[in-house]
Amino acid sequence: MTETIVVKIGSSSLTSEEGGLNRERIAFFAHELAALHEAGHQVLLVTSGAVAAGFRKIGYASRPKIIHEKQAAAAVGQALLMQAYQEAFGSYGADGGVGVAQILLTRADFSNRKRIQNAQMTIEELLKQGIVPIINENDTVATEELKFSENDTLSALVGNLVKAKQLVIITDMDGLYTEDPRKNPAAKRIDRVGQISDDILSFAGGAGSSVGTGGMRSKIDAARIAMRGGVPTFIGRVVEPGDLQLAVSGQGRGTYFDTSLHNLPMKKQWLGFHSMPQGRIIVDDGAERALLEGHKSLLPAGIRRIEGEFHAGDVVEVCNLSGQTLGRGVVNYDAWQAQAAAGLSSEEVRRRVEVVRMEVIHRDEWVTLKN
Ligand SMILES: Nc1ncnc2c1ncn2[C@@H]1O[C@H](COP(=O)(O)OP(=O)(O)O)[C@@H](O)[C@H]1O
Ligand SMILES: N[C@@H](CCC(=O)OP(=O)(O)O)C(=O)O
Repeated sequence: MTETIVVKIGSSSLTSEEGGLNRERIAFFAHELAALHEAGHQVLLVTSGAVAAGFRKIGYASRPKIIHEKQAAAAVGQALLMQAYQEAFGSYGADGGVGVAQILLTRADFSNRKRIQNAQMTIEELLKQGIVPIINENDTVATEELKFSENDTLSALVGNLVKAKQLVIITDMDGLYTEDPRKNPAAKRIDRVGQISDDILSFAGGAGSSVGTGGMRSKIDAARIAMRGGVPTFIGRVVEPGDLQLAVSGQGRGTYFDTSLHNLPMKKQWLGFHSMPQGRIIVDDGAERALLEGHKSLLPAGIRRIEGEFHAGDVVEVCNLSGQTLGRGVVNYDAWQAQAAAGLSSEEVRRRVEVVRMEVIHRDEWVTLKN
């Protein structure tokens, strides 16, 4: 099976602090991506750099902060960015290089089923035709409240959308350190992360340069989104020819974020990532422990509340009392039955509610999503 790799390159890797594109770096990255493509991977690029590429051209002295100035700079810079990629991908190898396509998305597109399905189908077709889709945020139409602002989150959502084998977030630092190495040179690099704990979050700080925006924190947040979608993530540096291949093969200069969800059987992958939950079941602390630590089935006694109109056989999301998603499962009860049985002991359920099985969700029909 062809494996799909999503690569995200941040502004700090493509542009200089004074603004403007670093064409040498763009050519380098394009050739790294083209080599990956030639090695048989389907490759998608999520690239930043439009604002950084455009602001000097438009006459601003430094990266603008006001939204419509940023949008204007992006409108100028995006064309320059694509032109640079087109040339660079086109010059790869002997026979006309690798074709590229521009896709601009907004956060709102991801919450509209029709629009995101369209994007997905377009991307699939492009990949089938051997084209590398180059994706950025559609800065002109993204409203302030709904802007990604950095592209890390966008790349994670794209990774989940195409069910990528891996998300590679390229930045100017070779991974996550225990503290920003620019502030503390004695900070230590973390090679592998299995779970994004509060400690991991506390290590990550803001942007390191005047062109970068999200810093390490937004990359860790993105890794978390990707991991929840079953997509393992690499955050690190790609500076020498062959580095991208090394990153994909597990020997890159950076931090790997593993997700055991990736190795789930197909049925559970569908359950966890591609199913459409029809409702929510809110459970108490005891049920949370039983599901997550005891790997047990969900019984009526642990249910606090039901939301939505689901039927036996539907997929539902299960949340704890603070609203965090614990996982998803196929429910054996209709919503009204689950409501009637909520909080009751199994004995009481048998007497009062007509149900086929005692487990509201059987552990074989469950996938944990909380990490
Ligand atoms: N714990 C950390 N480990 C590594 N880098 C960190 C950490 N905390 C903050 N950073 C900063 O995050 C920066 C990368 O993010 P950013 O500047 O937004 O780059 P990009 O443009 O690639 O998205 C690094 O240059 C570094 O200074
Ligand atoms: N869409 C914007 C992305 C902004 C940005 O700088 O993102 P990043 O480098 O990922 O922190 C652009 O192309 O300039």
